[in-house]
Amino acid sequence: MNVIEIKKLTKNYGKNRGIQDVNISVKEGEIFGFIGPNGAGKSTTIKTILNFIYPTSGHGTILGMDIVKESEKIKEYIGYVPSEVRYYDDIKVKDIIKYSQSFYPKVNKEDVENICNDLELDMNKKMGELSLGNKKKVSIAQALIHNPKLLILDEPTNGLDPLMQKKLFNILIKEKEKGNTVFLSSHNLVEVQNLCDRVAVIKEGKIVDIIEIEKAANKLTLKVTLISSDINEESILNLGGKILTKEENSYTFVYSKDVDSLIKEISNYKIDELLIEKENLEDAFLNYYENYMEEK
Ligand SMILES: Nc1ncnc2c1ncn2[C@@H]1O[C@H](COP(=O)(O)OP(=O)(O)OP(=O)(O)O)[C@@H](O)[C@H]1O
Repeated sequence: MNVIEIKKLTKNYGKNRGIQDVNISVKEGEIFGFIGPNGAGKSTTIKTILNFIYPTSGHGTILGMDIVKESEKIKEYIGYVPSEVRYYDDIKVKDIIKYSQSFYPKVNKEDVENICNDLELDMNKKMGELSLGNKKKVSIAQALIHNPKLLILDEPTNGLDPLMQKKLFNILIKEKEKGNTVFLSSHNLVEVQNLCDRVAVIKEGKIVDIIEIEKAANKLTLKVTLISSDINEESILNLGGKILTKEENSYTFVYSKDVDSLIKEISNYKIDELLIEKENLEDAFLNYYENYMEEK
């Protein structure tokens, strides 16, 4: 059974586009990423599967339970971090944590303390005194309190400093090791590449691709930058390169054969500088977007 299974989920905001025919399956124990440009429909998808807003059509299940009819029951098993966190200013951090804890009588107090310590929460501060990042940390702690089977995080690293981001990644990896499942929306392609098993790309309300990170990483081609007055665009195209940028005598291009063939092919030219890198997934993700736009 998939932890999240949504089929043809559609949400229209009146005449405005929300999401259309979104299909996503997330397996148990997976860290599943959800990326796409601003306004693509990530938060709408998340809010619909959490039943904060009703779908226009389509349906879905979380842990086998219907996202609309059994939404209350589902909440027992999930932790959610919204993209924007809002709290009453006068409440202290410790009172928020106590309040969250009160919904789950079975939680182990020591575990809660560990979560708060891990995230370095300042328990005696009032929420109004906290920065955005520190508020976000409280929200992450709240989501983790009851050891949820599924964590749904909407841009969780937004506002967190690099050390805290790293800490959060470690927490998510530990969740995965425990067999829990993570659904993570993000704009940070590097974070997604490092953490996720699979990633869905959404654009203009529709899923345009689902990428398996390991497979995609194996398929990455070379990214070559060279400076040479002896070479021109045509010679690069003849080598089988696809030019990304060109500036005077400097060319950056992707090359789909191996390093050895590249060296042999360019050995006839006088080269001043040469940098050969493996294309990273961030470039590949961006490529996906561009290809999609070209096809449209
Ligand atoms: N309450 C609303 N009323 C009308 N339109 C809305 C509403 N909420 C979202 N939309 C529209 O739905 C589309 C998807 O928005 P959504 O917030 O889901 O995108 P997102 O992918 O989460 O974007 P971001 O990365 O900027 O957070 C956008 O075109 C947006 O304008």
